[in-house]
Amino acid sequence: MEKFDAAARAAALAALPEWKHDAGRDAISREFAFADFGEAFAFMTQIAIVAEKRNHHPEWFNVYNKVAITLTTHDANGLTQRDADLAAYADAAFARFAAD
Ligand SMILES: C[C@H](O)[C@H](O)[C@H]1CNC2=NC(N)=NC(=O)C2=N1
Repeated sequence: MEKFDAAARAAALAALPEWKHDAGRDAISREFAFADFGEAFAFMTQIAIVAEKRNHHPEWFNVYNKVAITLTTHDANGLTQRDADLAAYADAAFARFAAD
């Protein structure tokens, strides 16, 4: 999979306003906060299942109710559609917790 060119990256980032772009790594990151550890871990479980299914895995950190996710495509050395898709999935999963 090829990494985004500048135009494709700009379009992808525009659709992911909550995510910060690290130009150095060509990666995107977002922090999520939940009601408690149980919800944070449930969220991570949902992401883990999809990540394994898609063979595209996050770099993440969790402490108590916080989850920090960084996405980039190691094989492409930068951002690809896989990262944008997994970020969108994470945003939708997070929104389901907030709706509860
Ligand atoms: C061997 C395995 O298919 C590859 O290492 C996959 C696994 N998960 C991955 N995850 C991410 N984020 N980037 C990759 O390039 C990648 N490659």
